[in-house]
Amino acid sequence: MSAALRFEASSLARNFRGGAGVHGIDLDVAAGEIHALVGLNGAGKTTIMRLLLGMLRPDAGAVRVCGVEVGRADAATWSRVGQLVEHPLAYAELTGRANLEVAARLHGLDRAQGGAAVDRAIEEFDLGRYAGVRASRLSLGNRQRVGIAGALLHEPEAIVLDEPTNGLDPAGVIVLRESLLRRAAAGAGILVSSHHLDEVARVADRITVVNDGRVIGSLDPGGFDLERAFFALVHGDDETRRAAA
Ligand SMILES: Nc1ncnc2c1ncn2[C@@H]1O[C@H](COP(=O)(O)OP(=O)(O)OP(=O)(O)O)[C@@H](O)[C@H]1O
Repeated sequence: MSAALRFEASSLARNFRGGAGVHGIDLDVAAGEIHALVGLNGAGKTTIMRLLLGMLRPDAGAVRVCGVEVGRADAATWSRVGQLVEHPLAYAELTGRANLEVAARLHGLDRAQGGAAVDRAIEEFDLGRYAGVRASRLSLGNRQRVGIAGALLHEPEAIVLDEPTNGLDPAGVIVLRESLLRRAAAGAGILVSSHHLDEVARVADRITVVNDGRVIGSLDPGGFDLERAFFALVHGDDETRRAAA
């Protein structure tokens, strides 16, 4: 396996009761790229991300994180990973800054490194006005900014963000976009899911389409009318499965 792959999944499967799940997932995220996952609600994006991060055990297949088999990844490997899947990290009773300080410690930074990283994160995500506000009093979007800032403040090389634009205002979307582009340019490998095809097209090097628990194709980020191309893939896949049933 190439050392330049931040995540590598092969033949991944996870079945849930009731028939849902993901199957036959081959996916990688290279150093320096932004790889987007798109799909309808329930397609399997979050499940794939949780499998890549070792938050769910696969029924079949293998995952490597920064070249290390996910089940063997130790604290040093996880300190190279930044992720926000589902709820933003935010202890309701702590201020925005205190939440970021907790995140820094959890990522293995010492007090001095952590303090500097928290200052940078507050500036990068324009959280200065909210740093002293308790998370419980923050708006949804500012809580999301704190969550993203906490996930990224240790400058991880391998990043997974599940619908990070959720709740963000247009300024927040731009801050996030610039942050991701800067990190990819510095060598991070980033997997990001989104429902916003226009935004995805602005940042992604590769766009993978997931439908009904499988990877069904890819979209060209520079292509014309991504929405039409997306629905053509999804509807085509639905038809094929219906015909085979
Ligand atoms: N722990 C679980 N137990 C049972 N079913 C689950 C579990 N987690 C996910 N599923 C099911 O697996 C399928 C894929 O869900 P997943 O959350 O991965 O989709 P998604 O693409 O992230 O959707 P969305 O865009 O709505 O966030 C869905 O049918 C979901 O209901």
